[in-house]
Amino acid sequence: MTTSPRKVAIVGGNRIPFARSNGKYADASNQDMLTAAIDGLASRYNLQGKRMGMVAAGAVLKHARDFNLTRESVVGSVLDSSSPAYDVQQACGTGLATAIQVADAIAVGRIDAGIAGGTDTTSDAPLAVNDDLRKILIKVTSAKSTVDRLRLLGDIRPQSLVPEQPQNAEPRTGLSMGEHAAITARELGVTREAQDALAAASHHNLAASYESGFQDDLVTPFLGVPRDDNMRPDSSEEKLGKLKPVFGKRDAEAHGTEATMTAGNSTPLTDGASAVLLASEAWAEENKLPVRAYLVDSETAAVDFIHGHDGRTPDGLLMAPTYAVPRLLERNGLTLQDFDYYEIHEAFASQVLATLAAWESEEYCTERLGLDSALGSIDRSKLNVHGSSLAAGHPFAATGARILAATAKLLEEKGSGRALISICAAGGQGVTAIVER
Ligand SMILES: CC(=O)SCCNC(=O)CCNC(=O)[C@H](O)C(C)(C)COP(=O)(O)OP(=O)(O)OC[C@H]1O[C@@H](n2cnc3c(N)ncnc32)[C@H](O)[C@@H]1OP(=O)(O)O
Repeated sequence: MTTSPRKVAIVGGNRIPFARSNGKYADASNQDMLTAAIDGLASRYNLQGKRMGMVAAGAVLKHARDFNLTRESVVGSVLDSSSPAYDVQQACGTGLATAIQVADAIAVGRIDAGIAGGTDTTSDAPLAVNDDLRKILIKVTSAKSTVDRLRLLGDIRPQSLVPEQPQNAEPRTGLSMGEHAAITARELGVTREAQDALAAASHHNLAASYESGFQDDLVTPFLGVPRDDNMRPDSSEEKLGKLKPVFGKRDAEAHGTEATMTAGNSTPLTDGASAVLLASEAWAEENKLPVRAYLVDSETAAVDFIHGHDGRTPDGLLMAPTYAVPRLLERNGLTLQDFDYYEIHEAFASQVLATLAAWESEEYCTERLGLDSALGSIDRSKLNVHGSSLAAGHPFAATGARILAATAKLLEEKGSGRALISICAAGGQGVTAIVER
């Protein structure tokens, strides 16, 4: 182990193009996609047959067969199969959370190089048998005789056959993430127009990024898909403005306002996978791999979005990054304005705008975050400059490594600078990081 932390180099990343759910990757499993992302990374950085100190990845939605998903993906990949691997799950923060774990192991000298990433598919979502049927089937598998088995099977009722499917709802509130985001947007005064403008910008920036070749060494085509198929370069505020609201209708009715969140300014359900290679500087040099940027620090926060306390209303479900970032800034002696790029995961346009509005609000920053004053505004021309999840799509656990790899490349192209990454996650969590070059 080293006595002082080592710098953690981001060598580069790879992902498969993201695809809208129930579309091009309908027959691909999490393991297929994660293996493809790792193999693409290996081919780009000559990792074939090499042993990684650690491979950490995960999926938010897992089948029973995915119980050892990352390890199985490594065994199926071109890496040396003696690379240890394990699964991590921190909802939409998974991809960045895995990178932080790999980075920490590199920083303390426990490993020299590792891969972080994630995968998700809502096309191949795990449908489970319901409790009644499961209990019967468990008894059937351990029944001693055919007669016992048949007797137990006779207990199956039509309602036992209704499957349980993953819910896009917070278990403790019953509200979907979109409905939670709509409440926060109303509370912070986020307008429909601002959301549609952000969504259009995401599509335009991502399309320009593909056209300029920026994505060439970040994305490897998979199953004949060359680019993220949710991307719509022809998106305009006018077209987006015509879409009907899908989230927050009940909340708007209750407050006499208009619902503002549509399919166009929300992320679509998406399939995809991504991976990023992290290493010590010495390992990168030995392997003749240039360093794109460094993962400098990270902070994860969680909020109470259920009860509220000290007479305050509950925090917004997706607002934990507003808490994590000031801690990160304070620890690193920085202000919110000290960044060349801001990569804020676009779960919903409203949630990015609510996050920015919160940091601009004196009341939010002093009363909720306990700061002396507002963090202030950011230069919006530095936000998600190559597009983000609204355009690319959001295969939950794959988003973090997508963002980290693109951010490192942005800084490499700039030559030097600093970027802030902020990812909100279900359960009221937020994973944030600073990347520098
Ligand atoms: C921490 C986190 O990250 S939280 C986020 C987690 N993710 C989620 O919660 C996923 C949220 N998303 C969803 O549930 C779904 O994608 C929904 C409900 C928003 C939309 O689902 P669908 O209705 O299937 O969307 P669909 O793709 O059909 O789009 C609806 C319409 O909007 C249109 N549309 C969508 N995007 C655009 C665009 N950029 N420009 C123009 N029109 C658009 C579509 O063409 C479609 O029009 P049509 O009805 O005339 O065909």
